[in-house]
Amino acid sequence: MPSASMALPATLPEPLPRGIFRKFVLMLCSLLMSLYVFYCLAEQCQNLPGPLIQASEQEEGYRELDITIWQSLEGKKLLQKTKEQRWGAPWSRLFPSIGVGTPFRAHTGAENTHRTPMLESTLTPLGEGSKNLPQAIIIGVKKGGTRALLEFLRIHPDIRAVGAEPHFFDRNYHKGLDWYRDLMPRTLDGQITMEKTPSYFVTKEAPARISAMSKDAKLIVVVRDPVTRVISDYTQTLSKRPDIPTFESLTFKNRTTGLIDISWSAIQIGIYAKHLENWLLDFPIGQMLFVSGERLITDPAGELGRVQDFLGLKRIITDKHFYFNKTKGFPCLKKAEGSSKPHCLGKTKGRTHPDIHPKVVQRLREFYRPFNMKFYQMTGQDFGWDY
Ligand SMILES: Nc1ncnc2c1ncn2[C@@H]1O[C@H](COP(=O)(O)OS(=O)(=O)O)[C@@H](OP(=O)(O)O)[C@H]1O
Repeated sequence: MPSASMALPATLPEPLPRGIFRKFVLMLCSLLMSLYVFYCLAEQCQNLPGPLIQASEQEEGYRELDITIWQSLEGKKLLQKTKEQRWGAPWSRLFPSIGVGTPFRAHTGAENTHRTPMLESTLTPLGEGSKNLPQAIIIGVKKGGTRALLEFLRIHPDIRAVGAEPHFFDRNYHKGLDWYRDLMPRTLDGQITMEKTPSYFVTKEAPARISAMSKDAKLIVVVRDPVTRVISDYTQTLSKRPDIPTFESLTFKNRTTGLIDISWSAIQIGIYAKHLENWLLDFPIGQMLFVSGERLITDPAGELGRVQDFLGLKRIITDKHFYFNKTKGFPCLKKAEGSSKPHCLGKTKGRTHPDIHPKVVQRLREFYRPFNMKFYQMTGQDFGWDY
């Protein structure tokens, strides 16, 4: 009769030989790695650098130069290859639930991310939808709150927007409409293509150029108290070039008489009525919407409601999308588009302004008052900057 110890090997599995065990662990690791890669793609490679990093002036993580470089230097070929690698057919096959028209993009606008904004226009799986010239443009004003407006609008499923500022109607017009169209994200029927370039508002040629592209283009201007705006503008320049003259010395032509130096472009930008006159030569006022930069901070949902109405869209963006971030001191998105995480704008938005002597501020208020009055009259809106 066989003993109990002899019966054991027949019933218990033998331990795996070491070699096989190692192979198994290796296979498991590579499987986990592949899963991680796909997970990373799904999370839009938030921490990975974009394929092209060029030192340039940066606005909220978007680099204008990136566009220029992508479009030149075989950029198109490179971009196409990257598109295919990152977002091509395998992606849509593996994740069919990311449906056509589901907004999905790589960049949420956080300044301290380093992804290349151009990829933004490529995230709809290739071949789905088409690239169109924008039907609506945020044309200004610099430091008005244009980035906040665009980032908030992007959570609307019927809006697709290019993240970087194309500067087509000012600096890049010579590149032609095909170049411009190619920058745009793909859209499906019913979706609106948008872009923002705040310098258009003060570009003499911009109204006629935009009108030549489309007489029906809808134009959005985010305006902010011109006094705060000029200080914000100065703060931005100071952050890049700490050796610039003081705010006071740039503001005044003659400090004793209080004569304002209107040759300083930062002062000129705030003369909204003058710039608006130029736009009204090519567009009816009804085709323009003036968003209050101040209310965009105190009541983002209210301003976004007006913008959605103006664009003929369902009011999908409401106050449930925002929360006030006490640390940032600004409203932020509860969920950025294509992400489940809260999202505030980066640190170039909402900078601390230097202290400006109250008398200088007062003098600037006096200077802008008549222009503001004219602007209120032209737009039929009192923005409350004059008190
Ligand atoms: N939600 C939210 N978060 C952060 N910042 C906000 C927000 N809403 C409006 N703002 C204001 O936007 C100002 C920057 O305006 P722009 O985006 O138009 O600037 S730029 O012209 O594109 O450089 C920026 O100006 P500064 O405060 O001077 O930095 C902000 O006051």
